[in-house]
Formats: sequence, C-alpha cells, structure tokens
Amino acid sequence: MASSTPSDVAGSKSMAGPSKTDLDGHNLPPSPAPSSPRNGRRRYALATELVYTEGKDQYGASSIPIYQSATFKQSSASGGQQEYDYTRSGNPTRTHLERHLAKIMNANRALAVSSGMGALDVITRLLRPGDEVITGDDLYGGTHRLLTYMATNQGIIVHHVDTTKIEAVSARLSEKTAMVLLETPTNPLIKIVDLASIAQMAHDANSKALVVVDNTMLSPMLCNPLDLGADIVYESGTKYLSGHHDIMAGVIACNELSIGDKLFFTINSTGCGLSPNDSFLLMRGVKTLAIRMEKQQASAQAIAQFLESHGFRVRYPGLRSHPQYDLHWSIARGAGAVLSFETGDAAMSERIVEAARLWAISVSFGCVNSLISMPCQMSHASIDAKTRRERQMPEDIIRLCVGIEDVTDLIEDLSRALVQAGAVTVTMDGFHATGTAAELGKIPLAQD
Ligand SMILES: Cc1ncc(COP(=O)(O)O)c(C=O)c1O
Ligand SMILES: N[C@@H](CCSC[C@H](N)C(=O)O)C(=O)O
Repeated sequence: MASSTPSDVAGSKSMAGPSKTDLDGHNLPPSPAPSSPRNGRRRYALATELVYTEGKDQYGASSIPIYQSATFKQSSASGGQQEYDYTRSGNPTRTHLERHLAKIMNANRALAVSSGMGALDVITRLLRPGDEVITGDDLYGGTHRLLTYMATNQGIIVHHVDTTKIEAVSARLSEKTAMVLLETPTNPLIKIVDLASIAQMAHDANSKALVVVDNTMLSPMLCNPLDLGADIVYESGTKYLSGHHDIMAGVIACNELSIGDKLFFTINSTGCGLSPNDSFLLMRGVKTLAIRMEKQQASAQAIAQFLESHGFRVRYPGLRSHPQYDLHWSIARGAGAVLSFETGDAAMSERIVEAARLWAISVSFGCVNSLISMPCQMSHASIDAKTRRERQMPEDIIRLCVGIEDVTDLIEDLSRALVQAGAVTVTMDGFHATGTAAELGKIPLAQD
C-alpha cells in the first residue's frame, strides 16, 4: 500500500516496504514495462514500443480494463499484502499506464496526474521557502501564473531569464538554486533551449539543483530530456500524448527513485492521480503518438514553408531560417507541429484567425484537429500586458497547431483566410505578404 508519511520517502534512495506484485505479476511500486517483446534485443523503435504492452489479464484482454473502483477489498483486517486499497493511492489501470509511460520516456518511474499544471504543482512542492528557481522568459502562461503565485505567497524566488542564452542561466546559478525549469521549443516564440548544456552547468554549479523540463511541445516521440541530463520531465498529457482533446492529463517521469517516491507522496496526499477512465484514454492515445506526430509534423513543415515562401516571418525549427536550427536538431528528433508567424498588426492577425474555417480558434495543441490562436489574447493572457511587452512577445503573433487533416485542405483554408483578411497582395502569379507582414518577413529572426 501507499506510503503515508513524508518520512517514508524523505531521503530514501530505493523503494521501501515489502516487494509486491500487481495483477500482471510485475514488481511494485511500478517499474518501467519491459521492452517489447523480449527477444534479446534491447529495444524496438519507439513506434513499436508505443503500441506494444504486456499484460496477463485473466480474459486475455488486449487493452487494459478500466478498474472503475474507488476501493479494493482486502484479504484481512491488517491490510493484507495486496497493492491496491484505494484509487487515490493506486489503481491497476493507472499503474499499467505509468509503467508504459516509464518505458517510452526512458525513465525509471512515471506518474500520471490530472493535468499538466497538476504535474507542475506536484513537482514544485519539492521546493521550500527561500529556494530559488531559474526559468525562462518565454513560458507557457499557466506555468508563469503558478510560479508567480509561489513567488508572491510561498517565499520562492523566481528568476525569469532568457534560457536560450546559457550565460543568462549561469549568472543566476548559486547554492540557493533548487530548480531550473526549462521548456523547449518555448511557447509561443518557438525558441530553442540547450537542455544538455544547461543541465550539465546547473549540476556542476549545485549538485542538489533539480533540472526540470516541460516536454509538452515535443513529446517522448521527439525528445527525451532525461537522456540529456534532466532530473525530472513532465508533460501535459492533454496534448500530444492523448492526441484527441478528450481528456486533461499530466505525466511526470524521473530516474532517481527517491524523487519518484516524493512525487508519489504528494500525489497520494493531494489526490491528483489520474482517474481510471482517463488513464485508459491516455493509454489508448499514446499508442498512436508516432503515427499522429509523423503526419502532424510533415504537414507543419509544409505549412511553415508555404508561409515563409509567401513572405511571412515564420518561427519553426524545421526551417533552415530558424536561428537555432542546429541546436534544435542536436537535442530533438523532429521539429514538432507547432509554429508561429507574425503580421506586425494585431488587428490583421485577428482577421486572419477569424477568417479561418478548418482551423479552429482554440487554445491547446497536440490534437488531431488543427488549431489557430493568438497567444497574447488566449493561452498567454495570464501573463500581464506589461510583462509581455518586456519579454518582447509580439501581440500580433499567430500560433498554428497542425493536426492530421489533409495538408492541401489546410493550406487552402489558410490561403483563403490570408486573402480575406487583406494580409496578402494577390497577383497573376499568386500572392505575397503585404504591408507590415511583408516588412517583417524581410527581417531574419534574431540569433539567440
Ligand atoms: C507547454 C505547456 N505546459 C503545460 C501546460 C499545462 O497543461 P494542462 O493544460 O494539461 O494543465 C500547457 C498547456 O496547458 C502547456 O502548453
Ligand atoms: N484558460 C486557460 C488557457 C489554457 S492554454 C492551453 C495550452 N497550454 C496552450 O498553450 O494553448 C488557462 O488560463 O490556463
């Protein structure tokens, strides 16, 4: 059963308590699922690992059953030996998912919680008043909001720096640094952060500092931050991992088992573990991650090239014009499916967004449907206007989150929206960005 006191977990390097097994006969607490199927090779390609799961269900069910039960009967009044007593503490469907996630995230332990922000909340509970956090100045708005709350109410000192500049991070590192929190590509400016160098530098400066990476934009399909030196990686499972915008979920993974125990302690204590039904849906979604991501990023590449070739300034790490193209490809296996472009005129951007039909005006990304948004007014509205200005977030920036629709249909719909909004001049030869959008298109993105 679940540990019930913080002292059970504090400082322990390995799993405490008697060894137990779950229904599939695996040791608990959950360890990564074995590579599939065992034939002497260490691992198959990720696309194979994503779909293969091992299970010894009594009926041979090929997909994990939903154990929709809050409690589990025990064999004796003293608690017995069974792993599960109460779903807040553990549930077989969630365990199955967590073991699968640990395998695909190259982690020793994975934990599934009720949202991406829930995951960050669990992680930041490792901090104590007076601790310092170094993080980016181009961050998801909700992350900024939680960190600001902690700085205001919980005595945490938060340094927002340009994490694309190693020296900016280095200048803030000290023995008080408890956490370095990174996102790459950043959302929505699509800047690239050198995860490996920063992790090394942070650990050299302070061996106790935890390097935490939000891998939501890339997913384990394209990047494994733990392999690059991160201590903890988390993702909004609401995005690529589930892929259909039908659940909220968060995933946390780490290699150090004592960290996993501390995170689990908070999850059990606060009750934010992912529900059995959502664990089932996330498990189902994860199986199609490779095929979705391959299609989405191929279309994103085509759309980024389309916009750039028509004179717009586009931010996408699949484009050679991205100033950190080489850095991105040194840490990731693909460019992902989120890109942004500018028009230099917020009203023009609004007209484009509102003229799109196939592209839904919606926050979030990673879904099979394509989405269009204006981050400053939508996903990042929780960052106040003054801070957005200081961080040089263009109010006119349009974010495109590419889905799995036919790419020709997507480009046609975008073209029509650009024409309808007056963002392009139409000639006999086609069309080209006009006005401020065209001027911006001539200015290369700054090399960070
Ligand atoms: C990069 C990033 N991290 C974390 C989150 C939070 O995830 P969730 O919405 O699942 O709480 C989001 C979006 O919401 C995000 O874009
Ligand atoms: N109203 C929400 C906005 C969620 S934004 C979702 C996603 N991370 C994105 O970048 O689009 C909030 O206040 O958090």
